[in-house]
Amino acid sequence: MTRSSAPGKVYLFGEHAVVYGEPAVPCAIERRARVGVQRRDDEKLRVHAEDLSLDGFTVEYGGGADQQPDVDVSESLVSAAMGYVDGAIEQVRDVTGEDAGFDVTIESDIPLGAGLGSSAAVVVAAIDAATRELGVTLEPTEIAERAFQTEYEVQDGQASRADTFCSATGGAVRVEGDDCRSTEAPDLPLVIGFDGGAGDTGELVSGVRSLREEYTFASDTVEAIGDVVRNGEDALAAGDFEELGRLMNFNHGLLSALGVSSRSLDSMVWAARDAGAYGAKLTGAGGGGCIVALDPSDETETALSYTPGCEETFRAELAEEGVRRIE
Ligand SMILES: Nc1ncnc2c1ncn2[C@@H]1O[C@H](COP(=O)(O)OP(=O)(O)O)[C@@H](O)[C@H]1O
Ligand SMILES: C[C@@](O)(CCOP(=O)(O)O)CC(=O)O
Ligand SMILES: [Mg+2]
Repeated sequence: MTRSSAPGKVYLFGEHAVVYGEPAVPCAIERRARVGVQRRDDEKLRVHAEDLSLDGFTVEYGGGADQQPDVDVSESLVSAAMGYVDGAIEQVRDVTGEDAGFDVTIESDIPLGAGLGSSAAVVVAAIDAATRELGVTLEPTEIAERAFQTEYEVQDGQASRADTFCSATGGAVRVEGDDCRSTEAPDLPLVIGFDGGAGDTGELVSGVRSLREEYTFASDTVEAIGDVVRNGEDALAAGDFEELGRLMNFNHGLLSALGVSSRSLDSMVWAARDAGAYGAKLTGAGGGGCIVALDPSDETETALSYTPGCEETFRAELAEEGVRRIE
């Protein structure tokens, strides 16, 4: 059995707009997905995903449209579950040239579909573990590129390189189109609020795409997010938390205008601001899930713990390290 882990992330700035070539700055956090991979004697793929539903489930199937898995959970849950892992294994077969089968076990500290990049972390860790299981070691940047291809396919051609590059390399990163690089970040006092829900990344990205096609002011909004990000980069380099917070607030407003916030995300954002956070915004695709706030004091966490609609709040530490092997 070969095991790897990879971190989730928050977006300081730039989600959604990054899909259309604007820059974004995500930041890896110490919440990880761990994937264990064991080669099989046949070409089947068997996936055990503890966290996918309350009880977890195991599916075994041969792959291909005619061989649907025989399990007692809804088909949409299974296809959502299998899409990313299937795609990751396809990439591994492509790199190694071997039609290998695997037993895959996934455990994760990252809530699903909540904007903390669980999909990217699972795909990155799976590609690393499965290639190493076959004796091939890839550089983090190649894992990032392969993981991006997987997200791109599963999300119907609508994905940026931001999540997968950030998860593979760790730290804070800057992504603009296919230009992906690490960037310096001070120690950021990040507080997360989680509403216990999830958003559908593909649907939310499609919604923004339609708005952009319909209204010039919606495509202007996407460009305005790019301007916020460029200002945010200067604030990050200067370690100016007040300016970072102000820009995070602005970024949230623009995302809200694009229709990807929700009542609970807005409540958590306002609770954080009222508690004295420098700033707060939703992170990731939105629709439900998580917000990220900047607050070195305990006030935001305390306020969020009393906010209706907030199910969990925690401090997020920057993950310096991206994908890594588990001995
Ligand atoms: N622990 C896990 N086990 C299996 N699949 C997972 C796990 N965590 C995430 N995934 C996959 O990632 C998908 C969620 O990704 P996405 O909608 O992009 O949200 P996010 O990346 O913000 O968490 C899930 O539907 C599932 O396919
Ligand atoms: C909305 C988007 O910018 C980020 C999605 O992040 P997440 O999967 O919700 O963590 C999409 C993308 O960049 O591929
Ligand atoms: Mg995702």
